[in-house]
Amino acid sequence: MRLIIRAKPDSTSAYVAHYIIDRIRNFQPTLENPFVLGLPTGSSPLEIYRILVAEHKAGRISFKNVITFNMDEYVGLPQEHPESYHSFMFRNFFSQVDINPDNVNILNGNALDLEEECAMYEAKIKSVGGIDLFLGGVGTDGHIAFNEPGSSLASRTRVKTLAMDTVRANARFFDGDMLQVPQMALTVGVQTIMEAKEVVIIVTGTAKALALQRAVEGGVSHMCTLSCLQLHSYSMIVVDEDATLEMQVKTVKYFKSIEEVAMGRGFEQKLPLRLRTWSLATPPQTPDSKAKRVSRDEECCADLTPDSMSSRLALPEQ
Ligand SMILES: N[C@@H]1[C@@H](O)[C@H](O)[C@@H](COP(=O)(O)O)O[C@@H]1O
Repeated sequence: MRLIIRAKPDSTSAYVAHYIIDRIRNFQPTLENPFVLGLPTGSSPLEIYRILVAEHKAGRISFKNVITFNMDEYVGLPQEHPESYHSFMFRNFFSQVDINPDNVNILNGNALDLEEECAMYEAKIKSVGGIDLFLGGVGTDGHIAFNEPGSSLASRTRVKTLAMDTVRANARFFDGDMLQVPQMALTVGVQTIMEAKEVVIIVTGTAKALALQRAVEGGVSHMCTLSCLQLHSYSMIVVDEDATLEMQVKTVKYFKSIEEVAMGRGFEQKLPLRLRTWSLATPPQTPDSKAKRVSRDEECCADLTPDSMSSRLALPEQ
C-alpha cells in the first residue's frame, strides 16, 4: 500500500485527478479495449470530478472509451431525487464529459429484486474484464463504499443496512434530518473492490484521521474495511496533512521518505539504479509494464522497511 501525503485538500484532489488522467491516457482505451473505472460519491471526490471535467473541457482527456461502475446507491430513493447517487454523478461528472451514457453503470436501488440487481452488477463487472482502477473515499468509521464495520472482507455487491454513524453523517445532504436518509443501500463488496486491478482512495480532513490511522497502522479488520487495502497488491491512499493527525509522526515521515526516494530527490548518488529510476509519477503504460511495475514496487518495499528507511535516511526517532 502506498500513502501519498499532500498539504491541503486541493492538492490532494489534484494529485488524484491527474493520476487518473495519466492512467487513462497511458492505457489508450479504444471501443474494443475500454478503460474500466470504479467511482464513488460523497464530498471527498467532488474536487477530483471538477478537475476531470475541466481537463476534459480543455481537451486533455476523453472519457469516450471509459466504462464506469459506481460503488453504491441508496435503496428506495427515486433516481431523480437530487441526493440519489445517480443525480450526484450526472450533475457533477457524467453530464459534463463525453462519456457514453450506455457505459455508465450505477446500481438501481429501486429494482424489484435487489439481490438479482446486485448479482447482475457483479456479472457485468466481470463481463467487461474487471475494474482497472477503483477510486474511493472513506467514512469516518473506516467504511469503504457502504461496507460498514463488521462487513465481511469477502463480501460482494449486496444490500446493506447503514450504520447509525453513516446515517448521521449523510443527514447533511437531507436538510440535516436523519429521518430522510435512506437506511439501506446497495453497495459493491469489499471483495469486489479488492478484485480491481488498482485501488485509489482519497482521505482528507481531521474527521477521517482515526479511520486512516486504523487502516494504515492497525491490522486488517472487518471493523475498518478500508484496512483491506493492506492485502491489495496495487493500492494507494492519497491524503492531506489533516488526515494524518492520528498517525505516528514516524509513520508519516516514513511514507513521505518513500515518495522522496521514488522521486529520486537527494539520493541520486547513494541509491541503486533501480530505485533512482523508479518513479511514482510514471504510471505503467501497458498491462505488461504494469506487471513489471508491480514487481518493482514489491522489490522496493521488500528492502525499504520502516527500520531500514529510518537508518538509511537518518530519520529522527519519535
Ligand atoms: N458510500 C459513501 C462512501 O463511498 C463515501 O466514501 C463516504 C464518505 O463521504 P464523504 O466523502 O462525503 O465524507 O460516504 C458514503 O458513505
